[in-house]
Amino acid sequence: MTTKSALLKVILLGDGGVGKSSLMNRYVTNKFDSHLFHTIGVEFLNKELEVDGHHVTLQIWDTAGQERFRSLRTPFYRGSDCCLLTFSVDDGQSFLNLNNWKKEFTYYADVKDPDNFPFVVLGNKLDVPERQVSGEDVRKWCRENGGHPYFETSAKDATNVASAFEEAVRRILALDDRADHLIHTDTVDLQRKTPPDPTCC
Ligand SMILES: Nc1nc2c(ncn2[C@@H]2O[C@H](COP(=O)(O)OP(=O)(O)OP(=O)(O)O)[C@@H](O)[C@H]2O)c(=O)[nH]1
Ligand SMILES: [Mg+2]
Repeated sequence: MTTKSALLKVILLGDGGVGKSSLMNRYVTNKFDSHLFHTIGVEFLNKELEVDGHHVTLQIWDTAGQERFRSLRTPFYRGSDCCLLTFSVDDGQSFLNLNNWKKEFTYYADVKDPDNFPFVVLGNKLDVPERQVSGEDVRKWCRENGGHPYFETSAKDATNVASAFEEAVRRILALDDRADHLIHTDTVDLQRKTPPDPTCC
């Protein structure tokens, strides 16, 4: 178990109105506003939590989904540890646009290894009865686009919101473990006795 609290940056992306700000507010303040204004640019909130014995500070960046705010949000993608690709299950177009969101993130965050970057997909507004996107279609998209985990959420009634953010942390920690492993297996042994190099001064 680690005692140091790591700062992890996760970023919410997706079309305007799918519920990114509502998800962040539900998770951090446990409140829901049915008349929220569109976000302009970006905002962030911190939340401390413990996942599988790891204490972390999650820094959640909420971005403006409307196209006209593109240049205000993209400079904040760099340094993200996980990207939450968000759509609304009652808005088919917002699901189709996940491809564009993934591309935009990968480009502006300058992701070096997109195949191994942790993306988590959120289908929000599960409480709305008029559904346009089937869970099956989303799971298929997730399988075909890198095996991303998928959560159906409702910021309104708090369904699955905490689980989704916790999964983001798990994905980041799993990557960190792999990186630690690589570092440990690729270190220089300073104790090793090697004969002095005769050509060296
Ligand atoms: N029924 C229902 N409404 C929701 C839910 N989440 C958000 N909403 C409503 O949908 C509207 C848009 O939500 P926001 O959280 O502002 O959406 P956003 O993705 O942040 O939008 P931008 O800031 O423009 O990118 C608001 O009126 C919310 O109250 C949900 O889970 N269920
Ligand atoms: Mg918003």
